Amino acid sequence: MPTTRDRKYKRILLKLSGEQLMGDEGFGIDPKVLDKMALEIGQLVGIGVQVGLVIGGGNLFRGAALSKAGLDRVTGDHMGMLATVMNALAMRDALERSNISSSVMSAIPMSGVVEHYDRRRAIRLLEDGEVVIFSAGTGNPFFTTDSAACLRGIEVDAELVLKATKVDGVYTADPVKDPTATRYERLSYDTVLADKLGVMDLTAICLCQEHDMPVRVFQMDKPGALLNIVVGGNEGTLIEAQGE
Ligand SMILES: Nc1ncnc2c1ncn2[C@@H]1O[C@H](COP(=O)(O)OP(=O)(O)O)[C@@H](O)[C@H]1O
Ligand SMILES: O=c1ccn([C@@H]2O[C@H](COP(=O)(O)OP(=O)(O)O)[C@@H](O)[C@H]2O)c(=O)[nH]1
Repeated sequence: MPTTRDRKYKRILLKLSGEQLMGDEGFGIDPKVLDKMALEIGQLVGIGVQVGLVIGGGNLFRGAALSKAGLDRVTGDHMGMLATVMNALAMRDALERSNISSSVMSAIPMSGVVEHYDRRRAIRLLEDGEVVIFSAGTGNPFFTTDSAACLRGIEVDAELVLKATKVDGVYTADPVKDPTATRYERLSYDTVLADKLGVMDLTAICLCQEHDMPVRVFQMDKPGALLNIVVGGNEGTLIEAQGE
């Protein structure tokens, strides 16, 4: 088992998609999945990694999908952001049940439910070893939680943004649709943008490029992958300035 001495990163920002929380269910939250994730996050905390967390809302609502069904887009995005707060509350509950201290902050003020996002306080909590869950995305419609993850990662001086997905990295094309697609080990922001590689939204990639924030895309379902990354393992794909 790795120890503090094996740790490569001191502070990371982990992005989980909402769909990951629903497990085999078609909608909502599967408590078994939450417990499994809490266990994996606890392993990072155990070796002294400071963990910021952004969770999506796609298991509940997505603004774009609601808009297709006839709802006003901005209203749909507000619903999507509120969905991320629900997921954050469920994750905090799972973390606390595993005796991992955690706090939820929201980009949208929600007095009495969660505290409002405050960068300096978030950094203090991270330094104290608490997992800080940043919810309600960026607080603005027309953005995604990928962008929120990169934004918060940059703001709190994380060394790496980790994007957990269903696939095990970035491919030359969507591997779900194109079985001949091949996986990159390392990749530049420029290539992701030029080839419009859809694993992460391009606004998020632009933000990371501008602030030199590396992103590692990896498969959350792979046992031990998360821990392996924070000790310097080569999981999935690393997106940075000097990629392929
Ligand atoms: N070039 C690509 N490389 C890897 N995955 C890609 C690529 N293009 C599209 N994808 C898709 O992007 C998805 C990203 O996963 P995720 O962010 O978890 O989904 P969501 O869009 O629901 O948040 C993957 O499920 C994958 O099918
Ligand atoms: O800054 C943000 C982040 C999210 N959302 C809304 O919240 C939904 C859920 O987030 P996302 O789709 O990123 O979740 P994921 O796909 O990661 O589960 C989005 O579809 C948007 O409607 C938003 O409006 N602004």
